[in-house]
Amino acid sequence: MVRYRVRGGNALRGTAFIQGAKNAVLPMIGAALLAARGRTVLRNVPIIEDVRRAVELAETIGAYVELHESERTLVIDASRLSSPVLPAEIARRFRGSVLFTPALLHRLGEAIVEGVGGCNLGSRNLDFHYLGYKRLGAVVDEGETVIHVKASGLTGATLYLDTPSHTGTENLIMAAALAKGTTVIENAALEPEVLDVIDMLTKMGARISGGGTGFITVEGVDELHAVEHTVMPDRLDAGVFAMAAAITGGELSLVGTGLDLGVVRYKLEQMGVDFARQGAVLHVRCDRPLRPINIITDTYPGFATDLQSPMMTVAALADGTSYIHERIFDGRFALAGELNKMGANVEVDGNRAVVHGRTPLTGARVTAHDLRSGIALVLAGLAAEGETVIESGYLIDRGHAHLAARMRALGADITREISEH
Ligand SMILES: CC(=O)N[C@H]1[C@@H](OP(=O)(O)OP(=O)(O)OC[C@H]2O[C@@H](n3ccc(=O)[nH]c3=O)[C@H](O)[C@@H]2O)O[C@H](CO)[C@@H](O)[C@@H]1O
Ligand SMILES: C=C(OP(=O)(O)O)C(=O)O
Repeated sequence: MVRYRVRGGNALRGTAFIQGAKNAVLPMIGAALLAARGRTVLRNVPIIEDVRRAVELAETIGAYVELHESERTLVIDASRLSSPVLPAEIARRFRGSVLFTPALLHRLGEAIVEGVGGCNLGSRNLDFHYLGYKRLGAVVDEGETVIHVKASGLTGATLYLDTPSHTGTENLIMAAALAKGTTVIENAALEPEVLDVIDMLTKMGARISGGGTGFITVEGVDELHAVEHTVMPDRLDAGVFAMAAAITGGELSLVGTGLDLGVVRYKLEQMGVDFARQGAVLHVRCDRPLRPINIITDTYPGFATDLQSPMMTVAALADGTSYIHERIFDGRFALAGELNKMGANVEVDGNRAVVHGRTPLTGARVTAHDLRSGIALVLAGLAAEGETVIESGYLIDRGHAHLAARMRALGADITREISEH
């Protein structure tokens, strides 16, 4: 059992080192498994639990993997994949397990998916993935718990996603990369992480065009080769550190090459937070009361649903009433009840929340229901009076590397504890 203990009141100051992106490295591990020869090297790998699970899963199917934690480097040799089974005990612990299917299909002709995990956010269908595989020529047998996908070779086709699914787009690009002929994916995801994965696949020899336009064309090739690639910075981790500066009246320099916070920056600026770009460093500070805000989550370039929870904490600390409309996931408001235990006043009605700020927050024992509600509670703890204990801290570790150490280096009073219960 992992828990975080936070004593609030300290302003965060200094240089925050932003990790590599969770939502880019996981598909990249899946992409590395497409290379039948050689060793892939991934740099700037975030040392998070999801990466550890991905390493375990890759080893289970026969890949040779070295995770060099202090160098934040992964070395993957997928030349001898031996098992098509993604076993439930690992695959159910993270969402990224779904990204191993294309490699298994191409390399072993089948993938047996015993489960897919990830944050518990309401319905999280995979129908676009499986419909896409079918259109490319695979046979998909969807059992009660196990999904069996088989293909003796995929053929390009025109695919359409009802909504621009992030992992759906990545999976279908990977499936199309080694298919015969041309695939067009319409209504494809635009997220920067998807573009980073396309960059890596292109280096590997894939022929992909249209990334970032919503219409992706993939010309299948016969093989992909192992490459070295540096994972882009994690804009969600960066957003959290910017918010930590905002709510504690602090001042941080965010270091992470090419970091672009997009709409999150503009929303925080509307709330009164100052940003200044100094070359590759993004400077953030806040020395005035926060103003309330309206947020509507959307796919990129809209406001990322993954930062909606941390933003709810920021809104609880703003002077006035903020409105949040969650449009991506139907179960992402479990945070409200936990924040209310700390003294917040958040009302939820379906997929809308009204946050009545500013209410002073007081330390309490609270529970992370998913990764982002967990980090939102850490933020609340930083701004609360007294001590906040956040249970189910493993969920935070799924997506943030060395969180307590990185925040302590900036002046926060935060510890990570492990206990039997
Ligand atoms: C590992 C990873 O990259 N996770 C991210 C990815 O999750 P993930 O890729 O799972 O999210 P999707 O973009 O696929 O899902 C978005 C919405 O589409 C729906 N949908 C999706 C696929 C499908 O086949 N059918 C369907 O109905 C989902 O139920 C959800 O309502 O994007 C989410 C939305 O930006 C982020 O919160 C996650 O952090
Ligand atoms: C929803 C998230 O992740 P996953 O898709 O890995 O569950 C998240 O990172 O907030």
